[in-house]
Amino acid sequence: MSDNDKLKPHRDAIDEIDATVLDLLNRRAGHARAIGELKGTGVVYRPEREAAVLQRIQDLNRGPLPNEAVARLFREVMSECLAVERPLTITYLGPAGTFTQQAAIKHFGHAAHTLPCATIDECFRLVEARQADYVVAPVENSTEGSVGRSLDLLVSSPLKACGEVVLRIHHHLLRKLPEKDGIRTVYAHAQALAQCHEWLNKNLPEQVARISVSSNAEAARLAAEDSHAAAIASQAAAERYGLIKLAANIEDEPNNTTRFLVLGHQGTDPTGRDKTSLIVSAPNKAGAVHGLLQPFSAHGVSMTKLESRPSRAGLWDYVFFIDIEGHADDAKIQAALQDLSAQAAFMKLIGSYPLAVL
Ligand SMILES: O=C(O)C(=O)C[C@]1(C(=O)O)C=C[C@@H](O)C=C1
Repeated sequence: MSDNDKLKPHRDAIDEIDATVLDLLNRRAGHARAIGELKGTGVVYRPEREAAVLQRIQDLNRGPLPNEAVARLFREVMSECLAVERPLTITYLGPAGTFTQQAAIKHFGHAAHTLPCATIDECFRLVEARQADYVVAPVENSTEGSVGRSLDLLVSSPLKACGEVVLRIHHHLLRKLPEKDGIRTVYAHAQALAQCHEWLNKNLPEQVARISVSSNAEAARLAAEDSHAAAIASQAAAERYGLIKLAANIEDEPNNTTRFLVLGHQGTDPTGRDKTSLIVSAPNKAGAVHGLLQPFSAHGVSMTKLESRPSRAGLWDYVFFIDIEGHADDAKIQAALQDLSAQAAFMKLIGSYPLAVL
């Protein structure tokens, strides 16, 4: 029997299965359309339901596809179903090809329309003015620390957090030509240069100039225009500007991740696997900071993040960005927040949202 003869029964089976999968996908989309009609002009995106769908799919999965793969596939299926209800517009700090765009697509799937903005302020403003549906904003990087502008905007913006995205950051050396010889300049965002410092020292000659630019996508754009240049940038930027990957994953710290918040106008219902973000500031008196933390331990609430930043209101005042496990509707969190509001000079709930599933 020839190889083709051996393949045929499997390919026939795949053809039959594909027809069934297609039919089922369209039936699913039909239900999404009906749900969209019931929602009317209300909010179509339901993060708590999406998290539950993705979690359930992974619990049901018996392989051979890995859980991560089935979750990614169903992420795209839901993205297309949501677009049948109403397509979403998501703002992010541009240009196209940045890690923030990658985070937006990871969270909302490819059917969402991602809209690049020149500043994080503009991303927030468009959503506040309801000219876009959600903003995806970077809040912290595992090696570089917090993103100050995003945190400052969280203090003043009326938007609520309804999701989080955790993105593994991989940097690649990209070029128009398929070899390292003849590179005179490497363009990259300052953070990427810092995160790949050791690799650059070991792998590129000393005389190659390292030039920092406004984003990794801009670095890729410049490298696409100059055959003596290379860029350190993401896979998405490589694809967008048609560059060849000369070296993959060149970051010095292999667990380099960035965390983003998804913000819009809606709150979310509890899923049982949630996180709550809030901002507080302490009154200017001895022991005040201890007083801010005490309600969480008293009510058995786990804190996953505590970050301080100088407040813009007063010279020596600090605001604290706190993440806790659980939803603001949970009884013990309600009790902790009630105690906290009695202690804090200022308190603002940024929102409760499902833990990132993907
Ligand atoms: O269950 C809903 O509310 C839907 O709109 C359906 C659906 C889905 O495709 O499963 C689509 C979008 C929502 O964000 C959540 C889930």
